[in-house]
Amino acid sequence: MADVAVVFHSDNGSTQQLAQAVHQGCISVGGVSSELLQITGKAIIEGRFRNPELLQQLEPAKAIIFGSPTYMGCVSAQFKAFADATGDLWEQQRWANKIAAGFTIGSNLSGDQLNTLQYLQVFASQHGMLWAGLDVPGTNSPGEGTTAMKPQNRLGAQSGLVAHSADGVVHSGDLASAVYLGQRVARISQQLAF
Ligand SMILES: Cc1cc2nc3c(=O)[nH]c(=O)nc-3n(C[C@H](O)[C@H](O)[C@H](O)COP(=O)(O)O)c2cc1C
Repeated sequence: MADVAVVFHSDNGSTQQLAQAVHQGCISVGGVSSELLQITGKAIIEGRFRNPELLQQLEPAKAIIFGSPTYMGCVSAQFKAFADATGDLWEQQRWANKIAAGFTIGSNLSGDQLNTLQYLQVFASQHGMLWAGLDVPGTNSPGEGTTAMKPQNRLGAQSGLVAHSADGVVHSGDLASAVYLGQRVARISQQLAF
């Protein structure tokens, strides 16, 4: 049982690197626990996500941070199968008032990653969750958002973390922003979650 759950899908490891950085950010905040939960294709049988244990692990969390690679301009099929499996929880609004946030990565600089974040935001809203974006201006605001406390939001999205990697190596600025996102959600969950 953890305060924050970071639930993600990753095939080739770049989303996983971001998830680990988000997790590190969460546990760097005193008194906050975090766990990493990975969605795998093995849990999908005839198109349906069948891992009730993972869903149960999300139940006590005050905050859930969702991560998916951008596939064809949205979340991966594996992530969507997980999302579809939360229908019973949605019906009962079991996640209502939990804090939510999201991150994604794509191999193109502008590879429609924003649509992935927007999907995650809609998904969280369907569950009655409270969405936390990034309070970091993009790098087109020199000097702002680039303090020791707040790393650059390299690609400038503020509804969550958008990252980019052409070769599987995740940019240090994206990893720093992932740590910051985890810290932000951890702090918000300490103050707001009920
Ligand atoms: C089926 C498929 C669709 C993809 N679609 C997009 C896309 O729409 N935009 C983009 O920027 N990258 C796209 N990519 C690239 C992945 O998002 C990128 O390689 C990402 O880092 C993979 O994450 P992972 O290493 O966690 O598996 C796609 C990759 C695959 C396999």
